[in-house]
Amino acid sequence: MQPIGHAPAISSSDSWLALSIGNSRLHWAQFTGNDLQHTWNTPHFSATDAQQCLASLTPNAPLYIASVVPQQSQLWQAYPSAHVITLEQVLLQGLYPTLGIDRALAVWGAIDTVGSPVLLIDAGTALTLTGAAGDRLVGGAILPGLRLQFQSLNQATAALPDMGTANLTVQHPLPPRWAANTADAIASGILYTLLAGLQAFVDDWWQQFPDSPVMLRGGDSDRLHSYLTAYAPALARQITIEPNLIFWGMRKVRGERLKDEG
Ligand SMILES: Nc1ncnc2c1ncn2[C@@H]1O[C@H](COP(=O)(O)OP(=O)(O)OP(=O)(O)O)[C@@H](O)[C@H]1O
Ligand SMILES: CC(C)(CO)[C@@H](O)C(=O)NCCC(=O)O
Ligand SMILES: [K+]
Repeated sequence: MQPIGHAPAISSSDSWLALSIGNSRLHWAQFTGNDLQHTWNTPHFSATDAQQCLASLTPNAPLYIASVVPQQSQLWQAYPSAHVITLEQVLLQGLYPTLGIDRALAVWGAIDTVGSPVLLIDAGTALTLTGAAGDRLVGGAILPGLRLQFQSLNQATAALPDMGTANLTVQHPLPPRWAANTADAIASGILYTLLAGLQAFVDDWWQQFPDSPVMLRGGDSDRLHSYLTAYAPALARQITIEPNLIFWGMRKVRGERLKDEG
């Protein structure tokens, strides 16, 4: 296995790594100062693989970690220059103690990118909505992500097949709503319900914050955006995909930390 994906050798003294630990996989970025050089994903690591990977890093290149998977963060904390980001480092008001650090960082990163108010849709393992206005979290919602919705039907029933999401192609993005076979019926139920729900959330957000930008990130963002384009083209045009929002949030955390250190 590739120890740390394809991370280039850390050379500049201003280089640092960002690691966002999600429920499905690890998301990495290499920065020089404030400039993002390179991003890549890897699977979750075993303790042995993590040790090997850490040994390959330059000892004093900072590694900023944002994790929603406690067991995985423990593995990486062994690195001498690891810095595990906590909610206290996200300078937004109204964060509740169990809020996912990924949501907090991504919405902070979104504010940094397009200003506030902003609504963030994260289409990952879980699908989350997170809204902020001014420097305050407004709130949000959590539901099973796209792949998880298909998987859960398969796992909890005898007759429903594992559809995955791979066979739902971008060319034929939406099944007939009134489906006449099992595969289409599952896809119809999940997709039309999800899309109607997202539309309702965004409409409600716009009632409160007219013209607020809406941003989309996460492993399913391209697929979800293509479904939205077929389902509600005017809405889809208002939504911007930005894969790096968590990294922008981590960059802000680092910036504040350097300021504090003078
Ligand atoms: N190579 C891949 N591995 C896993 N999931 C993938 C991959 N490519 C696309 N996906 C899709 O991405 C979704 C998971 O998103 P993502 O990788 O952002 O999740 P994550 O690692 O749990 O991060 P987050 O914590 O942000 O949800 C799944 O629903 C899946 O359909
Ligand atoms: C919802 C997930 C799993 C999305 O990655 C993560 O943000 C998390 O574990 N959140 C904790 C619960 C909350 O955000 O309210
Ligand atoms: K859990």
